Amino acid sequence: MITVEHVGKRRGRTKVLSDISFEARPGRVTGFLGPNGAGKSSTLRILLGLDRAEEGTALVCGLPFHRLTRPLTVVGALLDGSGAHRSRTGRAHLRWVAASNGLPRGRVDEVLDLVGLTEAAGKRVRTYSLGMGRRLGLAAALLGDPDVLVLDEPVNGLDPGGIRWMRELLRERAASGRTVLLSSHLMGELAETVHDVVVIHHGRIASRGTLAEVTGTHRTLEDAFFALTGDGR
Ligand SMILES: Nc1ncnc2c1ncn2[C@@H]1O[C@H](COP(=O)(O)OP(=O)(O)OP(=O)(O)O)[C@@H](O)[C@H]1O
Repeated sequence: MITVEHVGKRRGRTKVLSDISFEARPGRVTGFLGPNGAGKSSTLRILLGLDRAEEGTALVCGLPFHRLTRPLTVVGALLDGSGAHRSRTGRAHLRWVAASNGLPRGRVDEVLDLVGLTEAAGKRVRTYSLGMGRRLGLAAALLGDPDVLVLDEPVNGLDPGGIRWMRELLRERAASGRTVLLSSHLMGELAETVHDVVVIHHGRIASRGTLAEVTGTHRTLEDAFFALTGDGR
């Protein structure tokens, strides 16, 4: 469960987030949608303890991130890139992440298999394609088999097969009772994947609800998005 309540944040003199409130619930995939600069990454960074909110609270399973004792077992996150040192192999990176959270080494090969990187596990991360980097980042997020997944643009760099694979994986996580929150610019793809949608625009919540509620009377989620944000260039 993710609970964000009345979060506000300034950068310099600019208010980048105002009164951001939404939930992402267990058993559901929630999509976080907004144009460039709307405040998606800023919100996710606060949720993941990488930045501080000046107002409000952002909780994962009832606790702020910094109060989680073994964070990887509660929330797995995929932000920009894989987070791995480029001269390390994929497997060495995951072993290091596992050790930092007291997770068993054997879990590394399980997640490598889960994300389809077994064959590339012994190669240095600098040789990975963009899509392989996303898979490695996802493997790290899955190491602790967490109840919550938070993913910023997870299909970025994936080919059509990879996008379908990611969609199925996220839906399966939700079907097993986990909470999944993902941001994406690809609205057609998002509409295929999510149960619930939160739309953010100029640092404020523009709409939130089930996919059907947010789509409303519009033909598609994309049409609803452009009507909400006026961003139909
Ligand atoms: N480190 C920073 N310093 C100053 N301003 C920032 C910083 N990071 C983000 N901002 C500003 O905060 C606002 C929200 O940015 P944020 O990255 O959260 O948006 P986003 O919705 O994730 O956008 P995108 O889809 O382009 O990644 C923008 O106006 C951006 O310019």
